Amino acid sequence: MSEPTFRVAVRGEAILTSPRWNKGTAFTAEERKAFGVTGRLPFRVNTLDEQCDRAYDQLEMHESPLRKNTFLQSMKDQNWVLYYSLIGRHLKELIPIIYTPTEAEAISNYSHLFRRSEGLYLTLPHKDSMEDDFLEQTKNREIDLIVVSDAEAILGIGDQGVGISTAKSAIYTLLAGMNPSKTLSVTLDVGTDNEDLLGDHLYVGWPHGRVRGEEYDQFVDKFVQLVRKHHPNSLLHFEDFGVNNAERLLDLYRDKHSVFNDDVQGTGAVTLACIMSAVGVTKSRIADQRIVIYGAGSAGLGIARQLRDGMATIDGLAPHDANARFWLLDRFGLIKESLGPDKIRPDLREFVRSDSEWEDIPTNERGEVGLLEVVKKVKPTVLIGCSTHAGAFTEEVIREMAKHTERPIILPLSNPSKLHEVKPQDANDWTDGKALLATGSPFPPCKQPNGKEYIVAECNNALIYPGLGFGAMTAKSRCLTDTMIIAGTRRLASLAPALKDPDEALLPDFGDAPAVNFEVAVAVAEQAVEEGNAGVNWKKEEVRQRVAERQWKPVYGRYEYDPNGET
Ligand SMILES: NC(=O)c1ccc[n+]([C@@H]2O[C@H](COP(=O)([O-])OP(=O)(O)OC[C@H]3O[C@@H](n4cnc5c(N)ncnc54)[C@H](O)[C@@H]3O)[C@@H](O)[C@H]2O)c1
Ligand SMILES: O=C(O)C[C@H](O)C(=O)O
Ligand SMILES: [Mg+2]
Repeated sequence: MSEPTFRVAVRGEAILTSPRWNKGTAFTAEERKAFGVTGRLPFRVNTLDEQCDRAYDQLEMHESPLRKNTFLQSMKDQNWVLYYSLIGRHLKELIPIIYTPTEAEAISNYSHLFRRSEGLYLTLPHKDSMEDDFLEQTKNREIDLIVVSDAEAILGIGDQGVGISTAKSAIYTLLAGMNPSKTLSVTLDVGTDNEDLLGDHLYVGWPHGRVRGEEYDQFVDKFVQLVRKHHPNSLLHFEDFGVNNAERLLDLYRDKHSVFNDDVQGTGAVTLACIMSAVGVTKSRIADQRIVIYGAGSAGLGIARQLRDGMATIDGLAPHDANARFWLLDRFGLIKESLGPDKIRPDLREFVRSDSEWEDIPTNERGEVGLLEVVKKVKPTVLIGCSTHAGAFTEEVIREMAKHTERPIILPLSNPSKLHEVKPQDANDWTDGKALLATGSPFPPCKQPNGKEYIVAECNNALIYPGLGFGAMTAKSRCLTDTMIIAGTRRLASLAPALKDPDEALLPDFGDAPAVNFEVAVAVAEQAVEEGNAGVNWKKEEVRQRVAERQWKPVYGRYEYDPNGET
């Protein structure tokens, strides 16, 4: 690959403190002169490889994952090329450091680890100056992707006030090649109901109860309208909103802008791909599955809808018949009619079971039907957890499931790892190695009764969302349609190792996540072209090359000083 040349307007101390342009010891002698930093750097000029070796040695000096996370965060603040190159070279080892599970610890300690601001903080008491604050950071910038979070439901660790959007956008760059200078991470700080944070004098967010209702809606709307006005072609990615807002905001804006909710749509898509792979192993169809979903929040509903749509589009099942293949449980047990509107959100309506089916089934003292009873009656072939309830899939539940199903498909998806509904090794042991497993965070392989190892797939939305977003963005699609998501999902499923060998993992390895997300992006962009949503004039055959050309790579390139160049 030939080295790109950049005309850069930033010089002197400013270029050394710009994470976008800083090369540290890799500035050449001519560049040091041209940018006025000869005296600011030690003599030796390093290659990027040498810098990566040094950075990796320094990283190794930190023992705990959290300290490694902090070290890498500082590196991101200093030098993007070095940060993304280093992680790209040690992807499998370092993704769990910057993403799940370590990010959960980093976010819950955000105020104590805080060193340098990143992205944009829009805080409710400053709502009147929101447009000025927004433009201050974005004017004259081309922005392709905005990741926004109000941090109400961060992974499974709940309300964190300020948090996750920066990790999610870094994953877009690492796994899909999104240009980091064209991404913006936004925190909408509307307060927090987390008492620990409110009582912490070091808490950096707005120390106020979480604002809800009309005032919240107006605040979010003001932000979305700014995005639409100033960056009409950007993709707006919603992350970790609370269960009462995630689906609602998606529905509100999906016809008006290219919006994507990762917890609903990204999780639904990766889980559909995983189930497509699993039914390949069991030689059945998705439409034949009986699916129990434990935890009917954003992820649970997103998964149910995506699998239901998969049954319809892939196997031709009528939507109503497809709905009947699902049993959802939440904190009040099985979602059934008699729970009433207080306990059943309106968006769950299509999956509510009728009481008559459950009349003779034992309940607890509150009349709720628990997971074990549901498993006994339904005899599910698929059991999915997105409840944040660690250990909910007990030995009794798993053994009961395995009694009725030759190869139980079990996906404990709650993150981080400590919140998983069952440890994969336990599920493996309790099913005598028969379970087909995938988890939300990375786990080591299971030891099988026959002495072999079973690789537990990581069913995390990062295996697909970067590609979905990048595909839509490169094709300049006006929206990210359900059909584009299905196209990406099918492409991901087609890459599953289990399709070639049923003893292999249900999804591709995270070490291959960049290649996998590239394939997803190509499929999504092809679909956008085919369905007439693309804003580019590409033939389908040229999509692959065009998507590849637009990927940002962590290489320094040559710099020429130009006062009118890029900043
Ligand atoms: N693997 C992935 O890619 C992925 C993607 C999204 C979410 N998740 C994980 O799934 C979990 C849920 O995320 P979400 O965004 O849906 O959150 P959410 O808050 O929208 O939903 C959680 C749901 O679980 C229910 N719940 C809580 N305790 C329960 C219990 N004891 N029994 C049954 N239900 C219970 C809640 O009432 C809520 O409806 C989190 O741990 C998150 O990290 C994983
Ligand atoms: O962030 C992740 O690891 C996946 C998912 O979006 C989650 O909320 O758990
Ligand atoms: Mg999430």
